[in-house]
Amino acid sequence: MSVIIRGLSRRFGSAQALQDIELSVRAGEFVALLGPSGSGKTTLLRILAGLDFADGGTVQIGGVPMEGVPARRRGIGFVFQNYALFRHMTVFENVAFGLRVRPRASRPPEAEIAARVRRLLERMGIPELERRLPEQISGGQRQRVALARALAIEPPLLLLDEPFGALDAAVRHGLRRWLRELHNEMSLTSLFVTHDQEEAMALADRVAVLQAGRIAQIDTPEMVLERPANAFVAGFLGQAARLPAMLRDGAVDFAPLPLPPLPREALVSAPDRDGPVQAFIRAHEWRAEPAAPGQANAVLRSARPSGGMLQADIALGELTVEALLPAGPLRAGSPCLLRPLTARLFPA
Ligand SMILES: Nc1ncnc2c1ncn2[C@@H]1O[C@H](COP(=O)(O)OP(=O)(O)OP(=O)(O)O)[C@@H](O)[C@H]1O
Repeated sequence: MSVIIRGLSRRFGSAQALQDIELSVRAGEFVALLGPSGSGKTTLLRILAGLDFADGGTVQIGGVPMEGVPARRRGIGFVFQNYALFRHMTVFENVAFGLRVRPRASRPPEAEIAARVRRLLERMGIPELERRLPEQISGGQRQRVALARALAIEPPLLLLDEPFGALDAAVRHGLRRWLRELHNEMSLTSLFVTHDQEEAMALADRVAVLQAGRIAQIDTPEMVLERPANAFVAGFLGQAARLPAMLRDGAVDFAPLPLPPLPREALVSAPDRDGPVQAFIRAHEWRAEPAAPGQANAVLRSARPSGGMLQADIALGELTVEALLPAGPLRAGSPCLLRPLTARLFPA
C-alpha cells in the first residue's frame, strides 16, 4: 500500500520535530528511516499511524487522504520499541486481540481466528509458546509475539519503531533476516525506524536519512553510502575520516596534513567551485606502503587481520586514521607513506 507524504511539519513548543517532509513509498517497498536521536523518526511514524497530528502537510495511504481518519481505521500494523504486550493475556490471546476487537461484521469466526494465530506463531517459530504469559518468555520471543500481533490483522502497511532495540546482536541478526523474508512473503509495505545504520542497510530497499526534522537524503543503501547528498550524510554513514582540505586548480590540497594532493579525477564527488572543503575518506579508501623514516608521512600504530585485510590505526600528525588495507608487510610501529585513493568533498 503506497504512502505519499507532502510538506509534513510538526512542532512541539520551540522544537521543530519535522519540517517539510516529502516522502513517497511504493506499495511493496521496505523503507528504513535512519537518523540520530531527536531527528524526528518516531514523530513521523506516529503521524502515519494516526497517533499524533501534523501542523501542516498531508498524508495519503493507499491513495486515501488520512486527515480525520482515526488510528483504528487506518488498518496499519504498528510495532513499538518497547513492544508492550498485554501482560494478563497469553501469547495466543495477544496475537488474536486485533481480530477479536473488530466490529462483528468484519470479525472472522473463532475457528478462523485460532487457525490464523497458530499459522502466525508457526511462521514466527514459536508455536510452543501459545499458552505462556509475556513474563514467561524471552525478550526476543516477546518481539516475535509483538510482530505476530501486528501482522494478525493482515495490515497492508507495517510501521516498526526500533523493534529490535532492546535485543542482543545475535537475536537481532536473526530477526532482521526473518523480518525481511516476511515482508516479501506477505507483500507488505514497511517503514522501519532505526538508528543502527548496518540494520538499515541490510534490510531496506531505500533509506531515508533524517537530519533535524528534514530528510537529508532518500536513496538506495548503496547510493546513500557511495553518493551522500551532503556532509551530514557523509559523516553519519559509513565511518569516514573527515579532513579539512582546500580544492584548488583541479586538485585537493590537504596541507598542513602531510598527505599527497588528490587530482579532481580521483574524487567520487566534489563541489564545482574551488575553496575550503571537508574531505570524507572511508577506511578502505586508504593505501599505505612501507617507507624509510625520512620519507614517511605516517606511522602504523596498530593492526589486526580482518577478513584477509589489515585493519589499521595510523598516526597522521596529530590525527589517527582508521584504514582497511590490503594485507602486506606493514607491522605495528612501521613508518609508512599514507595516501587516500579517493574522497568525497563538501564545502567547508
Ligand atoms: N510529545 C512531545 N513533546 C515535546 N517534544 C517532543 C515530543 N515528541 C517528540 N518531541 C521532540 O521532537 C523531536 C523529534 O523527536 P522524535 O522522538 O521524533 O525523534 P527520534 O528521531 O525518533 O529520536 P530517537 O532516536 O531518540 O527515538 C525531538 O526534539 C523531541 O524532543
